[in-house]
Amino acid sequence: MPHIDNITFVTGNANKLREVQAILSPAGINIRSESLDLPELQGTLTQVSSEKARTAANLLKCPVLTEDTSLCFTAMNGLPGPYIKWFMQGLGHEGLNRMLVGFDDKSADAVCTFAYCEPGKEPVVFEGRTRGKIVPARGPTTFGWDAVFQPAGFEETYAEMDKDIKNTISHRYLSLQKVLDFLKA
Ligand SMILES: O=P(O)(O)OP(=O)(O)OP(=O)(O)OC[C@H]1O[C@@H](n2cnc3c(O)ncnc32)[C@H](O)[C@@H]1O
Ligand SMILES: [Mg+2]
Repeated sequence: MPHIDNITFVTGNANKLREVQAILSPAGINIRSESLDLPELQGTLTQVSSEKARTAANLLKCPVLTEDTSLCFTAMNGLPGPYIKWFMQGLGHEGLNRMLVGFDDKSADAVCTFAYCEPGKEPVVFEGRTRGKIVPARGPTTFGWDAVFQPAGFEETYAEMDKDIKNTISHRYLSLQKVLDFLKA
């Protein structure tokens, strides 16, 4: 099992990379990274994530971490799920709210699925989930759907809260803790 310093985190999303670095740096971990927007299969959260890691490992020929982020509306049985990127791009913050107009239940899960893969081996998947609800956009609109997701137990959206807070309660933080436990074992 390689040390996390020798694993490459592959993502085309600079905001994700910044958060991963911010979450790991208090632990003294400095992860390598590679900016690549990899092709993504359709399927379950696990399938999308593990196939992205397999592709990255075969391409870079080294141990990799990738992650896939989903936003799962309870009223829609988990959709848009892993397809949130395209819903966000097509509909924007207001459209995401409008999708739920016909439903009383505005709750949603933010899900981060990390996958670790060594070339030629099977990917291992780790899931982190933060419960919350979809609200009209509040706060900076710099990162994806942050402005419309209000985590349970908080009055602020992800976009409004201090990065230090988001990075200790987020789907990404929770998933990354599982990755660290696996790499330590
Ligand atoms: O190269 P990859 O890692 O795939 O980066 P991506 O931007 O394509 O990311 P995904 O395929 O996982 O799609 C997730 C979408 O959700 C957005 N997103 C991811 N994490 C987020 C977070 O913590 N808060 C808000 N939006 C987020 C992101 O901008 C995408 O639009
Ligand atoms: Mg992607």
